[in-house]
Amino acid sequence: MLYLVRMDVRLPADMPPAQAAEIKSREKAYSQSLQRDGRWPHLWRVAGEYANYSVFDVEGHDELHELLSSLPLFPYMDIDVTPLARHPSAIA
Ligand SMILES: O=C(O)CC1=CCC(=O)O1
Repeated sequence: MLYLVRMDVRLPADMPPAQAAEIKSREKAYSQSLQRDGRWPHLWRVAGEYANYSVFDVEGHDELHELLSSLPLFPYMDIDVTPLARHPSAIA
């Protein structure tokens, strides 16, 4: 199943920069492993915001929840999930 996911990152203003950098580094490594194995085919920055739109290609709700809740930034993100179904007019 495909899911469109918006993630808004809200790190606490008082988080020490070294801690923020360490979490972001782990987030990058984890997201790139999922991109490489094909489960995170799109990752786009929302221009002008600390947010992204992503597309996940996973078995279903349970796998998506497992992946999202394992993100190092998960405790610091607002996440909005939209399940995608095929559009009848789509040619691809
Ligand atoms: O920077 C973000 O939008 C949060 C994030 C998701 C994957 C990643 O590497 O950073």
